[in-house]
Amino acid sequence: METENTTSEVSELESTFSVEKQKRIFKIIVIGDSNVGKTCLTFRFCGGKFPDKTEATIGVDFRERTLEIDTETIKLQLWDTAGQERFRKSMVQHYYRNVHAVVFVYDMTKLASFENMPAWIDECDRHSLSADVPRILVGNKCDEKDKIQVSTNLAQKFADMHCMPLFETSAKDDSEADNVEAIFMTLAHKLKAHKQMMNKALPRYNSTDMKRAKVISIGREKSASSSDCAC
Ligand SMILES: Nc1nc2c(ncn2[C@@H]2O[C@H](COP(=O)(O)OP(=O)(O)OP(=O)(O)O)[C@@H](O)[C@H]2O)c(=O)[nH]1
Ligand SMILES: [Mg+2]
Repeated sequence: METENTTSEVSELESTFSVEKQKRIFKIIVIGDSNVGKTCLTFRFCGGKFPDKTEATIGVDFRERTLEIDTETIKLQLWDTAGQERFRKSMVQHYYRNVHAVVFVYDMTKLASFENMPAWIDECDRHSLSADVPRILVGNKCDEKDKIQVSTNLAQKFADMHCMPLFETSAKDDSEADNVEAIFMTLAHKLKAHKQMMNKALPRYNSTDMKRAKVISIGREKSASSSDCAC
């Protein structure tokens, strides 16, 4: 028998459910050598500016941005991973779990960071992501025009060999901000167009389950609600 307050809680649960139901969350991991600019790129896209100072990422940093694409609200959850081996070793399987897209980043002014790309791709392959998880290759720091060590031609050949689109950009140069935006927006459109509902935020109940869920959750009222963290 539902009393007055349970009805309002039920409708609250319903509204939360219905809001969450529309917002798909996509996990995008950003991978590459230390110092290539992964933190700055994610900061530029999510925060709209170049961070004054960054430190080496330890483990992983999360940055999110909610987007409106063709009337659907989706959330991109960027996992800014550590490039330094000592700061990432116990985290790697968390990086790749339930990932929806992978962004590989190298520093255009550091040939070694590009030459390490096969190792990063191997790491990704070892986590047997399904073939339909999009991967893109990003050359960062194109603003350092007189220090470029990786030519577009060389990078394009590598990208073609691995069936990835190549983007060359700069997290630092404000005039490149639209390009950084375009990189992640291209990915967002691709993920959104993806047929399967990949949302991890909430399981999909049908209406009868919902009713049962309502009664059960009200009955247990104090039970801690499980977080819908996608990790
Ligand atoms: N010139 C230039 N410098 C950049 C750019 N992006 C990042 N940097 C600089 O490169 C250095 C490293 O940037 P981060 O974003 O911290 O590098 P990271 O890949 O996150 O490094 P880890 O966290 O150690 O993996 C910092 O000094 C940044 O200011 C860029 O587009 N152009
Ligand atoms: Mg970092």
